[in-house]
Amino acid sequence: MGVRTGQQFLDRLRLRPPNLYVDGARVGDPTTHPATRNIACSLAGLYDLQHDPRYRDRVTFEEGGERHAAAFRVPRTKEDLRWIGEAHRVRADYSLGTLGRAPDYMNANVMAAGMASAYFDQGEGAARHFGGHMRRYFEYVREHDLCLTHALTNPQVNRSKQASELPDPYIALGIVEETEAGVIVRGARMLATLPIADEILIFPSTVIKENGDRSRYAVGFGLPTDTPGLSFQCREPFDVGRDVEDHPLSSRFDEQDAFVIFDDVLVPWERVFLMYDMTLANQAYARTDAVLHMAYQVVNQKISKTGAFLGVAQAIVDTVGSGQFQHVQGKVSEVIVTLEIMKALEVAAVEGAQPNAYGVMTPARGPLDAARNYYPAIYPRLNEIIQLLGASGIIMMPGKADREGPLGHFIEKHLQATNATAEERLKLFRLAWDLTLSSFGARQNLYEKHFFGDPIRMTSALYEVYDKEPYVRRIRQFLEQPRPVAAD
Ligand SMILES: Cc1cc2nc3c(=O)[nH]c(=O)nc-3n(C[C@H](O)[C@H](O)[C@H](O)COP(=O)(O)OP(=O)(O)OC[C@H]3O[C@@H](n4cnc5c(N)ncnc54)[C@H](O)[C@@H]3O)c2cc1C
Repeated sequence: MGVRTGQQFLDRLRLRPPNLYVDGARVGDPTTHPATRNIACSLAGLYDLQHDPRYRDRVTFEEGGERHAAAFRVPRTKEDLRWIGEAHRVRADYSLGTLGRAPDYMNANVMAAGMASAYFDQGEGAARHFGGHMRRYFEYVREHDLCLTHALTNPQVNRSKQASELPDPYIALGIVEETEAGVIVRGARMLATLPIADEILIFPSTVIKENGDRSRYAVGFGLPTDTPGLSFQCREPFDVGRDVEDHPLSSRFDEQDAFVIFDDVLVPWERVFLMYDMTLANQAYARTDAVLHMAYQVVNQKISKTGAFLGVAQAIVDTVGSGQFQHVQGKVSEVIVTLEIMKALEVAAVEGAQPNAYGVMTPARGPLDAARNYYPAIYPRLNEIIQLLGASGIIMMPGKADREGPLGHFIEKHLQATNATAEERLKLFRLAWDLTLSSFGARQNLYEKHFFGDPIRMTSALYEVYDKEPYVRRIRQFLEQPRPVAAD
């Protein structure tokens, strides 16, 4: 198939709907259900971008006579990486960077893992050919241009206990038994953003600590989201059926989040990538470099998103006529600094790239670790800046129906702006609200803090891996240096 169209994505979703539950009821057809139809259409639009002559060569590539989506490209050179980064940004621009689970993110994961298939052939994976499974999975996902969700963490029942110590050993997802057809798994995982995806990847979680070397919780596999026994319990929708003009982001890009229930699900052998081996499971993201290719997609997406913040911030300033105040300039400059830092980290990640053990040109870890620790910390400030610049304008926003109602002429008169009609002004402020303050905006804030893992443990991980020794040595040498003696 190569590169899918939006219609092909929607057709598959209609024919093979995941077992989704919203507000206590099953979603029969996600392409028409109010909670999911708009995000389904938006994703379809992203697939259609791949066929649009204006974007085709920027977001797809040809290899062996077949066209594929950019994220499936195996980078061999720094130039390849730059091209992939640009494609990530173009695709992120489509949603102002608010789609966290645009297909690119997980497709980068599958590309890196597929190329590192030898990693999965270690231990008992060798006899079971897990490496071949991983490699073929990558080829399958690329061939069909699929989008994936994933779920990494165990339910939040008691973080002071290991999964095996909880009241039921299958609160967390674990292996129940092996059969001729495959492996039976039971339990739940948190938190799958975009549950309308075609497939779910259960890549080994990085937090397994049990006694001994083997754990039923060390497991990696990929499954279609419509697999029997697999269910997705969604959160309350933020797309509440309002007009695009009133809810410019939540009416299009509410990708949903769900916790995933595995009720004795059969994973066919050809979809199993890892079993029982805790060490392999805990190191899978790092050793396959999947985490770096995903982080590279993320840094590019955040560049797109920060650019959107800058655009909204400056448009508000122009609209309100506040650009001459120094503190206003300072706040917009803070957004500029964030944008430039993220751009610089992207460039540094490519400049420092090296081919990994599997021949894949892999962006440098240092700048990407910096980006993924920096952005969650700065993001609340970006939100705050929009709110400080917009002030009451971000809440006093009569909607489309109000503008067309009996007080419409007052709205037109009193809510106009220096450079805009009331309609233009309200559209902008509604975007600012949906980006930072609505349920959708608040969820974006939480998402930025957590989607790549607990920010606290991410900083600890950076502390652990970063080579600080040369810097300490330099300080010791400096302290031991004698005072220079002036020449006679
Ligand atoms: C909007 C949103 C979307 C998400 N989408 C996805 C997704 O698509 N796929 C996916 O896999 N995950 C997703 N996540 C989940 C994300 O991976 C987790 O939120 C993150 O890893 C933190 O885990 P947790 O939420 O279980 O928090 P917990 O681990 O329960 O942490 C709760 C609190 O306890 C502290 N804590 C817990 N354990 C420790 C410890 N060992 N050491 C120090 N402090 C500790 C934490 O610092 C935190 O303050 C999403 C999260 C959000 C909010």
